[in-house]
Amino acid sequence: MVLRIEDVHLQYGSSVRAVQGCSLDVGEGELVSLIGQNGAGKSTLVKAIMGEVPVASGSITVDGASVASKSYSTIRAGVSHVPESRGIFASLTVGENLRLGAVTRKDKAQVAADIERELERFPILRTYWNRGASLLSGGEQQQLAIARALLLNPRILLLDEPTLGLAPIVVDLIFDVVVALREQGMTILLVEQNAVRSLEVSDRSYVLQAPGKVLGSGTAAELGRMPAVVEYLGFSPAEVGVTR
Ligand SMILES: Nc1ncnc2c1ncn2[C@@H]1O[C@H](COP(=O)(O)OP(=O)(O)OP(=O)(O)O)[C@@H](O)[C@H]1O
Repeated sequence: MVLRIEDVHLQYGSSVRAVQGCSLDVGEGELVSLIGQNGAGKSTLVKAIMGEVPVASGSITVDGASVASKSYSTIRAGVSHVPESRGIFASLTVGENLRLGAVTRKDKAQVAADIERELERFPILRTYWNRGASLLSGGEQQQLAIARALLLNPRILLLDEPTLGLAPIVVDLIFDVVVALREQGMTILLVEQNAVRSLEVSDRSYVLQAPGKVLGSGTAAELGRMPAVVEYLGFSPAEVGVTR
């Protein structure tokens, strides 16, 4: 397993126990989604992977090495995170944001080719290369954020609600990119509220229920046959191809 989360407990201060005993794995080249309602604990778990929330108990490892509570060790382990807030530099241009995405890389000679690869993937970023990032639409900013994360050639890509609030056509584009990345062998953890779409594209999914407990996990077909999961997520099993 590339990413392994074992019996993790996370809390804010002494009273808010946001995640109580969550375990999940992401294997090499797998696209795994983490889905659940508002407040289930998804973002808290992502923050813990990124070392932004301390792990009260349990373990988080990347390639067997603990990354918990130290954001530099997560980044060094090759986790590239696209936060829900996108984290781009609004006052810089698209081109400056992309160059900055690769600033920590040592193989400088390869960076221009990789930026070109991202401009092929997201043509709108070439069109708006010199435009200030703050002037981009939400969907364009999300494309910039993903392109920037990919410039680190990550071991694992962590996407936190990448389609939230975006127009349907952009949602389609983002899902197409995620599927294409997975086909190219990228290991991906996708946090999403769009349950049916996530189930459709993922190899496996984990359904998280407050306070950060796994209600069920498996393929779309397996989850579609779990009544508690279907009721919690509020979808029809037929939507994920389960007919009986
Ligand atoms: N900074 C914080 N301080 C205290 N409690 C918090 C904080 N952030 C989140 N929580 C609480 O932790 C619980 C889990 O929240 P979290 O944001 O992880 O859920 P989520 O599944 O990501 O939801 P959403 O889809 O709305 O982002 C919630 O009860 C929330 O109120």
